[in-house]
Amino acid sequence: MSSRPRRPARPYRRPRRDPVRILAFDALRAVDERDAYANLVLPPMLARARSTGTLDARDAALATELVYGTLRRQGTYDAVLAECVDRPLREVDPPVLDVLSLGAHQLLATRIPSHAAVSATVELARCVLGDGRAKFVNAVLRRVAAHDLDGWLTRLAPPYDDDPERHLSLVHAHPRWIVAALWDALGGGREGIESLLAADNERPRVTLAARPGRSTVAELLADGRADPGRWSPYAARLAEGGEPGALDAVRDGRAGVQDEGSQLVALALANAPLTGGDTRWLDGCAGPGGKAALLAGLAAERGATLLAAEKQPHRARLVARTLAGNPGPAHTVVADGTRPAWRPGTFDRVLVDVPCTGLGALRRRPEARWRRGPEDIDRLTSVQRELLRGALRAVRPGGVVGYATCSPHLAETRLVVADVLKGLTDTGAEWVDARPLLPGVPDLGEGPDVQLWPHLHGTDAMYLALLRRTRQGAGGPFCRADMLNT
Ligand SMILES: C[S@@+](CC[C@H](N)C(=O)[O-])C[C@H]1O[C@@H](n2cnc3c(N)ncnc32)[C@H](O)[C@@H]1O
Repeated sequence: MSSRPRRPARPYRRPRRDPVRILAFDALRAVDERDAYANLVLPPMLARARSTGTLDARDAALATELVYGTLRRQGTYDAVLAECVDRPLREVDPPVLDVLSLGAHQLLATRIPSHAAVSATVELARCVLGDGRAKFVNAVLRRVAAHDLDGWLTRLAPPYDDDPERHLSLVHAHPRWIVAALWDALGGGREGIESLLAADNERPRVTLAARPGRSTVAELLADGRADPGRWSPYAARLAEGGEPGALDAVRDGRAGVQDEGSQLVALALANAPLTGGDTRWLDGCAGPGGKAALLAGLAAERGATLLAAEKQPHRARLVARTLAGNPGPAHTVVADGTRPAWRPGTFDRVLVDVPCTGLGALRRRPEARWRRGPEDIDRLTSVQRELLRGALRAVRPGGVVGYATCSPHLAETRLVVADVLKGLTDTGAEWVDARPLLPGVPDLGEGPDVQLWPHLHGTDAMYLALLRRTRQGAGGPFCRADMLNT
């Protein structure tokens, strides 16, 4: 009996190694496995790949876009993938899920043609997962490719009028609790919150600060790689794709990467009106030292000294490195601002830029929105209140405290300040209107505190409350918690 002729087996072909996608996958694994931050792990990986000639500048830009884009829209891609995988996503191995998300991002949010996105991702899967799991990846991505992003969102997101928060959460890839918190803080209708969420999904240009007495904006602009900042007289914005390390001033530590919102907060505290002496300044939460560097330079120009305190020793070392070379005296100490090592009433100006959820810096930390949860708020706000109380004790009567957060969440901003002011017993405090201390910056709200926004100011969503210490304790005439509608 003659048997049917067998189709000749296809010769085995080795997978094609694409260094861009392999690097993007490695970065996603580091973020996933080690809880690393993409903005910290990716630059050294790219620098190594550039120095060995594995990637050129265009490849590096593509790898960056793949990593940031995949992380930023993770929640939306998970919702799409959940429709395309025949088991709960939590049962899919994390490395497989990373490859699938990378593929979904290329299919749904880049100009890479669908067939190229699928085949490049399947080749990646063959390299990093093996041929068996690559078949699974292929099958899932073919289902993802059945619709474009709008098509998927129409299927998955409820109409805006039925459930505005869930709608915005899927369309703009923010967890629902963050949509709700940002909306509470911003107020207004659909247009404002949509602009804010869209701005959170844009990568901001890198902003530099020329450290006073060490560098100037003119120096940063000199070789045409940067434009002047919009609001801060110390700011310069690098051109798209610009490398901060390419500038001598940054390499020498005479200028640093610093969002303009962060610069405005430090400048407002430095320029707040005071009566009496003005020689002792404290940054009570200084690590890694961006605001401390600006404050130390300004303090030096005015014959004042900055003490930069930081609880974490490794972060205090970063502060000390940043302050080395300051034109005037600046000291760094490891200290807990809730149990301070200095006598009450020591300082004329105190900044507390407290640890927070970081919901104001989502543009720069693509994975942060998926890592935080509403359960973080209670823990953080109790430290925030303690740090503000400590700052009010540290400043002398007549001196000024700046309470800053890189989060607009009301529980971390106005509610902390109002709560602390209500409960003061050993000190009193009055509000200082912060708005005139950010000259030329529009849309600062009704005051006396200020809230910056990415979509309105192009900055991180920094919050600043300025308080002047008075002699009176709780209930004194200047304890004006009532100035806020909280
Ligand atoms: C938002 S960051 C400050 C950023 C800094 N001002 C800058 O511009 O570079 C908050 C810092 O406060 C520190 N920190 C947290 N709890 C603290 C405490 N109890 N006392 C002092 N520092 C604390 C954190 O380690 C972190 O470095």
